[in-house]
Amino acid sequence: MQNILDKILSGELQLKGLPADRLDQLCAEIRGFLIEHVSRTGGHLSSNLGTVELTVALHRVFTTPQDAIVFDVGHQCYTHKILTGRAGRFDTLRRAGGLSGFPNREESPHDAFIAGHGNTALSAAVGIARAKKLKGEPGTVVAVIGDGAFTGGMVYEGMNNIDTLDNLVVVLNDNKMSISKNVGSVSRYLTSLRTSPSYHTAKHRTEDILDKTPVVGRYIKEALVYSKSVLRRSIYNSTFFEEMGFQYLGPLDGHDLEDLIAAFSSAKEYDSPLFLHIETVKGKGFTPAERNPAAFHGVGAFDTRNLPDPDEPMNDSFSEAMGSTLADFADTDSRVCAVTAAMKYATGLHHFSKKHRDRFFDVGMAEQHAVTFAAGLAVEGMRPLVALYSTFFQRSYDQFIHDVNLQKADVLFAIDRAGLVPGDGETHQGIYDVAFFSQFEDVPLYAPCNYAELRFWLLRLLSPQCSGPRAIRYPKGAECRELAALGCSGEPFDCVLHSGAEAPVALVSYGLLTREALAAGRALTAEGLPVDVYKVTRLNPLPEKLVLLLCAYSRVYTAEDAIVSGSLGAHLGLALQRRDYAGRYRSRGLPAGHIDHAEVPQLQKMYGLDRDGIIKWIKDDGKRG
Ligand SMILES: Cc1ncc(C[n+]2csc(CCOP(=O)(O)OP(=O)(O)O)c2C)c(N)n1
Ligand SMILES: CC(=O)[C@@H](O)[C@H](O)COP(=O)(O)O
Ligand SMILES: [Mg+2]
Repeated sequence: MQNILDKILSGELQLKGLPADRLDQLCAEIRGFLIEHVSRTGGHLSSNLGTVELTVALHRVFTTPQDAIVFDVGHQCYTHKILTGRAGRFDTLRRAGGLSGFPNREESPHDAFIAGHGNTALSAAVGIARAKKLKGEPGTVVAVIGDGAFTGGMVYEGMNNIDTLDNLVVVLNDNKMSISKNVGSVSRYLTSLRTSPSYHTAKHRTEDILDKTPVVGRYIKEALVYSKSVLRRSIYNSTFFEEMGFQYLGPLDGHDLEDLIAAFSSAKEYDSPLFLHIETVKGKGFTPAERNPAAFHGVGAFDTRNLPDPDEPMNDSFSEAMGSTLADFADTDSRVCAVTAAMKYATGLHHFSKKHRDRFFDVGMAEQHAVTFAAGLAVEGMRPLVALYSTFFQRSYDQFIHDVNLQKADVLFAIDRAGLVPGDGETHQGIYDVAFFSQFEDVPLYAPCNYAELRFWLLRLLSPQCSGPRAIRYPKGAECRELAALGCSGEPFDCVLHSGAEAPVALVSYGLLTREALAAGRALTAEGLPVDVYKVTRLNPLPEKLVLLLCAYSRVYTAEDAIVSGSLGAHLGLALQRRDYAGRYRSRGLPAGHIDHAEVPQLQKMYGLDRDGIIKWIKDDGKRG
């Protein structure tokens, strides 16, 4: 039969009623769909290719939304979206107004829980399962969690709370990969479960015995293998998960639909939480992604017939500039260490890992641990840099406050993907870090707008003259020509556009938005409203000299791609007030909370932070007198 997927999507065929021997074909068609669409739109490819059979089996057995599937991180939910009525919107994936790349309750009732950040699925699933019990509602709750996410502490906090929830199933999708190779003791433990000779010998010996016993048919054999019988417990080693209160099944081949469906079907029969350990291949079915799953983890649009060379050096980016500068500096100071939470390549720390292997630490997907671990290094005299995406730094705010800042531990934070980010959307916007760090007047926070500034301030912050908690934030991607041309003055702020007049208006910005501010300032000045544009590089503490200068303007505006509350604008407003500034002061930033997925220039436009938006804002405000 051809085009089973089309028939399922049109309603002509039902997944639950499809003959079992058609399921492999369906999975092949879904893979084709994923490759075709993600190569056009960009998105998370490898993880989705690896979870096709898993998701088909889940939807074959369970019925959402009565049953709930909670995806951890959620970057692997594309097949779920296809099977729950959203295939037709895949051309809009991660685009403005289009399909989100993650589960989202506002997008579909079939999405049980929001995701984007890792390690949350088990806690969420325990909550949902508990609520179902309290309300007397039917339905199984399935948490789908990758082995990478299993390196994060929240998974264990959730596990500590499963009690005897018989409506809870945890699927551990073990592909030995986080974004790059998975790391640490948990990862090694999972490998030991898969490869332990005693485990396999015991398993195969049992199955051999059962196979050779004529009276024992497939179903009785399954019952024995899958049940919590004394026989099984005595033959199989007890796993950590069993000790935690789960019934443990596995490891199963996560691409074998028959096994998956049998296991999920049996899940309904258990009177305690079930843990299903499956092995999958990240990138399954697309040879380049199977060979190099990390390169296809999150991709931009690509040409399937003319793939980029995965061994080519990565694009130039702020992350690369940070990583290579740090790696070189560490040649001169043996106390410098680098810490990443499962983002070695994306943060540019791979340079450091190659040069200084013993001082490089990938702690897994565990930002909270990363920060406190770094504080531990620091109190012993090491000088760690922790590179985190702004959005994931949120995870470790208390660790920053309690473990780093209270004892002034010598930890430098490299805050990557700061500001607006493209594609990933509301879960990944890097908009809170300015407010977070600027609560502490003595914590320097720098926001370079180009590589020259990044290198200069990074080296300054690494130098022995600087110590204690300190941070540098920079956006995703490469510097732009206009801002590169500004070079680096080495000053905490610069006036980058002198209107030449007795300027009535000052416009203040930083980082990437300096480009929009400059363009707006030039246009307004050309139209006869002279504007001086200031670029701030040290956001915290606010340069006092800047405040004094701004007091001379009749109107002061700040524009930034961070939340308004606690932002540079908020602090500047207070500082001006303290100086009895009598002019007009306005600040513009981003709302806390939902910010859609779109390209960065589109988002800037949506929030009035692009050139035209800033021009209109200043003009309209002027009209108000
Ligand atoms: C708290 C947090 N830290 C880091 C990330 C970035 N991240 C996204 S996916 C991923 C790896 C996930 O590995 P795994 O759970 O095994 O899923 P796989 O991609 O292998 O299917 C990481 C580190 C994140 N989303 N959330
Ligand atoms: C799902 C997730 O959290 C990451 O895969 C993230 O999407 C990566 O973002 P970058 O592509 O900016 O590295
Ligand atoms: Mg994995």
